[in-house]
Amino acid sequence: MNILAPVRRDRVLAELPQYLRKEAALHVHKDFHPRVTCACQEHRTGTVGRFKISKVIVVGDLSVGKTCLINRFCKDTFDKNYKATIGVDFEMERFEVLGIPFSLQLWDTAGQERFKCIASTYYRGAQAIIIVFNLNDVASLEHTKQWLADALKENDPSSVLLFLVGSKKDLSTPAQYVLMERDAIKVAQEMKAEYWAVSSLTGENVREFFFRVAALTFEANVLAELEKSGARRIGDVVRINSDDNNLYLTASKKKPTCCL
Ligand SMILES: Nc1nc2c(ncn2[C@@H]2O[C@H](COP(=O)(O)OP(=O)(O)OP(=O)(O)O)[C@@H](O)[C@H]2O)c(=O)[nH]1
Repeated sequence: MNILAPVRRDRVLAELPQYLRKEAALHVHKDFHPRVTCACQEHRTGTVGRFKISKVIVVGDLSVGKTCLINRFCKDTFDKNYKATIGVDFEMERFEVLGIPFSLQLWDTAGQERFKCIASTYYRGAQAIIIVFNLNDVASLEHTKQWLADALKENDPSSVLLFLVGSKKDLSTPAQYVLMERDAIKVAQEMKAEYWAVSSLTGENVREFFFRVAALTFEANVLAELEKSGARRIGDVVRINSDDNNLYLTASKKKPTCCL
């Protein structure tokens, strides 16, 4: 029995959302990985779409706008009054990606030093880390390296997706923004993170950013699931004994399978 409400129509992704800046993107492919598209068409996404909820943690200095960013996307609200996050909070967001239901659990963590030790106990098991800094505060950009290091202590650096997000874009003049973006792109490249700039006040790039997070997390999950199930592609060589015989996978006439 399906007890969940249908996914909202404005949370449906039929295409891969694009990066903001090519030089600081996690990848620059125009479409989802062909194996992912194919697996979705054939409903072979394993636990993705059934039980899996992907955890995303949002970290960064106090008052950079982490709570506002999540609230703008999840509730379409903005509060100009600052209320510190104590420990952690989370929101669930449901998507449909290439016809497959997919959920993100967005963990909002406290930036204040005195709550940091509570918040850091929730870092474990993240599939994506969003490190937020204020585009109008260079120190908050410098601190992102430490936030990342702390978050990575609890996670596998080889599999987690990283996003570096500059907030409060509405408060920057175009000239200030250009300078800050140049520095932020350098930091993003060093971290191997994807760079975004947003405003939770105006909503600029907020939806685009979270759609990109959902899409890339989904893609990574499906690829990991295919890997786990030993999926092979047409053309892969399957060794059937140690001497000389190789068996090549080919598309069957009955079923146009593009990955097995
Ligand atoms: N102008 C402007 N103000 C923003 C924006 N985002 C957040 N703010 C303001 O910045 C302040 C801090 O925002 P929060 O979202 O609470 O910051 P936080 O990072 O969650 O703070 P902690 O919970 O202490 O870690 C609030 O007064 C917000 O109204 C934005 O995009 N533009």
